Amino acid sequence: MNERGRFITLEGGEGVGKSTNLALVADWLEARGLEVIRTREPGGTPRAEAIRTLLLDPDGEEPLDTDAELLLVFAARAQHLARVIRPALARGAWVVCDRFTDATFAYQGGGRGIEDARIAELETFVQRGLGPDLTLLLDMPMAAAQQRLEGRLGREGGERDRFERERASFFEAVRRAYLARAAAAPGRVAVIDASADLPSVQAQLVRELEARVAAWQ
Ligand SMILES: Nc1ncnc2c1ncn2[C@@H]1O[C@H](COP(=O)(O)OP(=O)(O)O)[C@@H](O)[C@H]1O
Ligand SMILES: Cc1cn([C@H]2C[C@H](O)[C@@H](COP(=O)(O)OP(=O)(O)O)O2)c(=O)[nH]c1=O
Repeated sequence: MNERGRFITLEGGEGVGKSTNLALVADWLEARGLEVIRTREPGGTPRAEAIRTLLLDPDGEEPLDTDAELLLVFAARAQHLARVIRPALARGAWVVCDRFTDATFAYQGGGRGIEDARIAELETFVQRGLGPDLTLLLDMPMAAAQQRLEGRLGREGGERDRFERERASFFEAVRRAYLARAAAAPGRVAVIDASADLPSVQAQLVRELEARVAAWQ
């Protein structure tokens, strides 16, 4: 096996099935004898999870400035990279992460309207050349994903977070930005039709894993 582990991310809008399918991807890799770290962004360490809380808390008296939001996302990422992702990859473990910097281009870029070049500067500063080897982008129309999300909120309870309260136009812009990222990096990003039933989505994911992982070994 190679000296450094591989870095796999799951991406997509709210309610497309990232958390559900992260388990499948990680289990599939573990069944091949690999050490797998399952993690998420924003978060993945106690301090980065504290930043996540700041990011997701609904706006009260003081709305969160968009540049402050962007910097908080990257502050959490710097901590996560330093404490979890870089050490894991260095010892040969594989990292499977629910969202990473494509989400920043989609939400802070597409959703909030921050220019890609400004995000890319922070990406270079924080990541120093490290990025995902494979990104599985779960894509589906926004309205159907919203219905799934409402189903989850109905079953599990809980309030909508600061992002989940955004308008439909915000989520349309997020989806467009994700698809543009995928089109610009087809070798890294595999687009999965997430609107299908769970067995079909999982069959697509396994096909991608089989093709990619075999090519790496
Ligand atoms: N392919 C699917 N078909 C139907 N429902 C799904 C599918 N994938 C996930 N779900 C359900 O949709 C909801 C949102 O999925 P989740 O994995 O929490 O999404 P995300 O992490 O992307 O927000 C959950 O209730 C989950 O059980
Ligand atoms: C990683 C990341 C997440 N986010 C947002 C997207 C999500 O709304 C939120 C929390 O992510 P997550 O819990 O994955 O959302 P969900 O399970 O509801 O799909 O953080 C950004 O805005 N920028 C980022 O770089």
